[in-house]
Amino acid sequence: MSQKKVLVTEKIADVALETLEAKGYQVDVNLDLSPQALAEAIADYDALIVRSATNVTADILDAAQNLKIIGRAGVTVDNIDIEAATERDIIVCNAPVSNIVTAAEHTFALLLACARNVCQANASMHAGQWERAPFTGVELYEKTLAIFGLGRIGGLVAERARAFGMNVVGHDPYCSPERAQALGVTLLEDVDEICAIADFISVHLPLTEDTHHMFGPQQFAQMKDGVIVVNTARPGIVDQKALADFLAAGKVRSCGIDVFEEEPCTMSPLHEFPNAILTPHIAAVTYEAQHRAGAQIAEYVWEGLEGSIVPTAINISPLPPDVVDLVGPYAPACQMMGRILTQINGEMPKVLKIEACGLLAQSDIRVLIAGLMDGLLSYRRVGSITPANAEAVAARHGIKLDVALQPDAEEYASSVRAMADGTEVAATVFGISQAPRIVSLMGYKIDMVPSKSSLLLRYEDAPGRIGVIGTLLGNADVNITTMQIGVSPDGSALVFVNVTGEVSDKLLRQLREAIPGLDLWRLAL
Ligand SMILES: NC(=O)c1ccc[n+]([C@@H]2O[C@H](COP(=O)([O-])OP(=O)(O)OC[C@H]3O[C@@H](n4cnc5c(N)ncnc54)[C@H](O)[C@@H]3O)[C@@H](O)[C@H]2O)c1
Ligand SMILES: O=C(O)CC[C@@H](O)C(=O)O
Repeated sequence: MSQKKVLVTEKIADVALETLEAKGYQVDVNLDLSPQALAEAIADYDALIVRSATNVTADILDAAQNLKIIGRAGVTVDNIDIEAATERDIIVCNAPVSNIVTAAEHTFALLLACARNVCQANASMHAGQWERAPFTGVELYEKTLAIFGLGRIGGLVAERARAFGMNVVGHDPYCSPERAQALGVTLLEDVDEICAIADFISVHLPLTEDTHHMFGPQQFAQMKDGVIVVNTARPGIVDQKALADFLAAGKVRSCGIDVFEEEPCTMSPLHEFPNAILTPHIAAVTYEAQHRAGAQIAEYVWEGLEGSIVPTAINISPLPPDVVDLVGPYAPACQMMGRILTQINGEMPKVLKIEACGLLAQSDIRVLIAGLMDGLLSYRRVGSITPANAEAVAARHGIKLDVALQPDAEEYASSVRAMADGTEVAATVFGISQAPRIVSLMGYKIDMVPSKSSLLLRYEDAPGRIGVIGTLLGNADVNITTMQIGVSPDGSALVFVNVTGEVSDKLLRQLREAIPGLDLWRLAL
């Protein structure tokens, strides 16, 4: 089979390039391609990875004869013609939670910079001056912040605003009263009414026909004198010309703007105002967010190219975004569990029991079933397994699915447990990176992030056994990177060891000879 080729047209984290190269793909980074040059180059490629500056139009897609997937290393896909991609069976996927914390924090950087004249005071100091009174600011404490769009980023901004002691009101017709209550936000329907009561306004909306110029002269006229307006969402939602007029009139105290109608943007109606704090679309630009976006998009592009489920596919997925957000990160955990089960059991199970625990129990879990099936079948590649066809694929392989929803996930917000003909494994995802970790295996409680190569040992527990394992692995030049031991009341122990170095058949023989009654598995994950 010929080597698959991935074209990257914008700067993304090295981890993405390294991950894709390690999968055996040819990865070409070609920055600043003109639309014509991109159309000429794209024909050869199986995958395209972009950020926000590459316009992937229908014309480009017409030239993309081999393209199977477009990965957006970030959130918004408004630079990609999704309809044209869908017509051509090209998956479009993104990394929807990779930069949300970063964007929420940048929003606060702007809110605070506006409130406290940070940039103007800094410029004055750099000009050799020492002035204080002109930079008298305002507090956030006990002020009203109006958040437009209470989605992923708007929600994080609300939580942070509450920590500043702000009174938070929000406008989002699609936000449930329960979510608003959990965020401590009072929902208000009337945009003009909110404009009239807000000391600070922060915009976290998508740009749509409804939101285009949602803040124009009429809304600015309603606003309180001295209002601060921040937009880190999309250009065009706030009418820049109207904003400039109301800054000039002194109605708007200050504004923080990260997004511009023409990007790159070196001149705009706002540039002349020192109290317009302008940043060059960097709300998503931190090392952490870039790393996350790169790592996640590389995984998703790989999954797409190998015909696996792409949990964040935007166009070719039957799942709504809130389900993808909640359940999507568990797809890799389920794939890992499936691979573990198939390697322990050595054959396809007759019955696969799946238990979705905690928050997952309230969601559509077809993506979990697809992940498990994908892992189970990973050693006999069977084409695309998607949330839509996973149950049919299971039936085709003679696997009876038994799905249970368990609202209590014990100490985790959510976890997934799978049982393949009696062999049990459970996993959760951890931290903002949402890395999968095994929390139970074959009935033993453990807490393990598996690596590529691992050993699993089960034996009658006795003093000195760990020492024997360590010595034999060390003698064979196999390095232990992590080790977890689970013990059972019946006196047996399960040891999960992540290793680097070659685990030879000879080493496995030596372990079996040294530990009586040892059950031993070599896992490649
Ligand atoms: N500046 C940057 O670098 C950067 C980084 C990340 C995201 N963004 C942008 O930030 C915005 C928010 O991103 P997100 O991930 O939170 O998106 P999201 O989809 O999670 O949230 C958007 C929210 O807006 C609401 N909404 C839609 N139409 C509305 C309307 N007419 N009135 C009121 N509410 C409406 C939706 O119900 C949703 O809750 C997006 O525009 C995204 O493109 C910018
Ligand atoms: O790639 C970027 O930095 C832009 C990110 C941002 O606009 C997004 O929507 O994710």
